Amino acid sequence: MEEKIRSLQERLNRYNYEYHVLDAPTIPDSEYDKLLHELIELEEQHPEFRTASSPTVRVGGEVLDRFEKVAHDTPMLSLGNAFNEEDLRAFDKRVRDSVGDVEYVCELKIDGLAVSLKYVDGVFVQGATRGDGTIGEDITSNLRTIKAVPLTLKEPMSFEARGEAYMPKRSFQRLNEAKEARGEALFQNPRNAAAGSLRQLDSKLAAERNLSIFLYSVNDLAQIEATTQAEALDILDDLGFKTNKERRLVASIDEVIEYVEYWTTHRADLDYDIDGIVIKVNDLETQEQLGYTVKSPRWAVAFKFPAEEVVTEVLDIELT
Ligand SMILES: NC(=O)c1c(N)nc(OC2CCCC2)nc1O[C@@H]1CCC[C@@H]1O
Repeated sequence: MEEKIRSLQERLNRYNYEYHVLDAPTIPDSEYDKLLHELIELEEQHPEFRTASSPTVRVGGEVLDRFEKVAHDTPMLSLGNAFNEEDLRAFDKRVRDSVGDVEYVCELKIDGLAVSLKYVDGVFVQGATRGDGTIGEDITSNLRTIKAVPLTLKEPMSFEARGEAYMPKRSFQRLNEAKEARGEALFQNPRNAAAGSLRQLDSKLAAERNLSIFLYSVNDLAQIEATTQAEALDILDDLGFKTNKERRLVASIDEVIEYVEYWTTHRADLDYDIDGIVIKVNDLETQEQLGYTVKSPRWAVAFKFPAEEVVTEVLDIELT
């Protein structure tokens, strides 16, 4: 019986990976749900085989009375901001004056909730919010319900991965429609909805919110022999994490500006909110040479999009 339960656990975890990380499901949802309920039944009968890495944790069930505080091994930093081309060129000049020629990685700045995922010997053991950057809140049981979060890795490695948990726009619309139908207050935007979902003490509620996550860094890069940010992101892919595929490695600030201009006009095509672009010096040793200010790296900057003005209803009246 143990063998049957173990193989079902591995099979369903793989299906989750194919569907929620690769976006390439190999079985229909109905087949997945049937297998999951078969496993839930079997684990009910044999609780000794239920583990924290079993896909049945995705449906939630643990109810906490409060969140414990967690001290991050290394601080979760914030980013300095750039608001226009001039700011970007000033950032580039500071970098080049300090370390000479560099490449940059441009990443979409996901508008969600920054979280850290700790793995020990390839098993997801703890997840926390960024908090004030040094101390966060333990939201492990809620993060386990995010199907894109790998419960186990392909290698028995120990490190902390950082990323942004978010609610896809479609899920946000469906959630607010359901709330409106129940006469409840609506969430203002997907970021608040994601934060609100991850702060639920009952992980069953978090499980219903269809959250996802993009990982963007590992806090112990020596562990994974990456020498650049671009390599670190590819290694996160290889380990089974979901990373954002719109990233681009460029060799000049002109190409950074091109990338920023493209996404300023195409952000509406994405199924998730972004509030800007994160530009990082690619080489990791060069990042260390540039170092940090009190709260953010000197080797990265966040280009912030101008706040979107709300289109008023008057347009519809004129057109009708
Ligand atoms: N929101 C993001 O998509 C994002 C990103 N793609 N990359 C980073 O890199 C970190 C690494 C060192 C400093 C910032 N941070 C991001 O978000 C952070 C979380 C907290 C402040 C920023 O929003």
